[in-house]
Amino acid sequence: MDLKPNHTASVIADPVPLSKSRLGVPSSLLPYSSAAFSRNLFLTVPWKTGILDDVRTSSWLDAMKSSSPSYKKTRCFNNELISADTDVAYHTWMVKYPSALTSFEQITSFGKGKRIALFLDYDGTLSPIVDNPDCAFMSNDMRAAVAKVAKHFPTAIITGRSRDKVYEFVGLTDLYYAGSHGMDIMGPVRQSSNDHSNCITSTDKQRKEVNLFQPASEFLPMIDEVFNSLVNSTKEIKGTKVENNKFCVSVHYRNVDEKDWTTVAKCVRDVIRNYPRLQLTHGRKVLEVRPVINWDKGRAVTFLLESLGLSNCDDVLPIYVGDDRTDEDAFKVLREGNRGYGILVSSVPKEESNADFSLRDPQEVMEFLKSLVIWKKKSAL
Ligand SMILES: O=P(O)(O)OC[C@H]1O[C@H](O[C@H]2O[C@H](CO)[C@@H](O)[C@H](O)[C@H]2O)[C@H](O)[C@@H](O)[C@@H]1O
Repeated sequence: MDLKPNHTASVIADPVPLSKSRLGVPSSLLPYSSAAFSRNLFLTVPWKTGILDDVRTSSWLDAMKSSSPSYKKTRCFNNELISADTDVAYHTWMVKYPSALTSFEQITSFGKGKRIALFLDYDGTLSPIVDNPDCAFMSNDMRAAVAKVAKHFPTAIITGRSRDKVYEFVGLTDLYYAGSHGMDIMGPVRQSSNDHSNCITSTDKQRKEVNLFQPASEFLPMIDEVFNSLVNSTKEIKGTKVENNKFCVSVHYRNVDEKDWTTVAKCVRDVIRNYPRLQLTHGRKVLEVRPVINWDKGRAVTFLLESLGLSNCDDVLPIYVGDDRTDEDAFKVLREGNRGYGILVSSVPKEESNADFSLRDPQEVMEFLKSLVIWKKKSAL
C-alpha cells in the first residue's frame, strides 16, 4: 500500500455479520426509512419524539454493534483478516453480487457504444479503511488510476467527507467533487442545473467556471453549533473523534472501547434531540448527524448526470462504486429504471444491496478502473 510517508495507518476490514435487518442496521435507522418525502427538499422525521428516546438509544447501540467483528479472525487474505466461515458466506453472497472483475465482459458488452459516467465513493472505495480518518490517504497508484480513468470518462467523487477534505486527499483536477453525502456539489456549468435553487455559478481552484450546488446551505450555522456541542460533550470519552464535514458531522467510535459506546450514543442523542431538523444515520463505526432534507448520494448522481447532459439518454451507462450504507441511495437510483450499474465494495458478505456487482477492496477497485481504461483504448482502435 502506497501511503504517504510518515504515516503508518493499518488497514481495517469491517466485517458486518448478517442479521435480520438490512445491511446490519435496524430498518428504522436506515437513512430516510421512516421519513416521508415532501415535495420540497425538507423531510419530516416522525420518530423524533421524546418517549422513544431510550428505545432509540438501544437501537443505535444495536446498529453500532452490528458494524463490529463478531467472529474470530483466523486467517490473512489480501491484507485483511477474515474467518473461514466468512469465506464460505462470502462466496455464497457473491453469487448474488458477482465480481465486477470476472463480470467485466458482461459490463463492457452492455457499455459498448455507450458513454460511461463514473461515480466513486472515497473511504473504503478509493482508500482503505484506517483507524485515523485524517490518515485515509489514497495510494499514488490509485491516484494515477483515477486520473487515467477520468481522462476517458466523466468521473465524480461522491463522499460523506467535506468537499475540501476529499479534494485534499485526491488532489486531481479533472474530476467533479460532491462532499457531505452529495449536499455540496461542484459540477460542470449546465443550463438545466439552474432549475435548482441553491445553485450558483462559481469558479474552482483552477479558476474554471463551475456550478456550486449546496441544498443544505441554511444548515451551516446549525451544523457548526452541533459540531462544537458534540466535541464538548464527547471530550472525556477516550478515542472519540468528531469530524466537521461542513453540512454534516461524523462522530467516530472506531477507537472507543466498546463498553463506552453507550456513552457515545447518549451524547449524540442528547445533542440532536434539541435539533428536530437534524437526523442520525450510521456508517462504518461512525454516527452521522445530517440535515433532514430530501437529498442524498442518489440525488447527487441524478444531479450530476443532468449537469453533464447525460440524463435521459439511452447511450449513457452510469457506474457507481461504493462501500457504505449511504451508497445504497445511489445504487438504488441506478437500479431503478435500469439506468446503470452499482458496484458494492466489500470483503465480507453483506445483506441485501441495490448493487449489481461487487469488488473486494480498493485494490480490486483500482484493477477495475485500469481495465476500463484498457477496454476504452482498445475499443477506440
Ligand atoms: O462516503 P465516504 O467517502 O465513504 O465517507 C464516509 C465516511 O468516511 C470516513 O470515515 C470512515 O473512514 C475512516 C478512514 O478510513 C474510518 O476511520 C472510519 O471509521 C470510517 O467511518 C470519514 O471520516 C467520514 O467523515 C465519512 O462520513
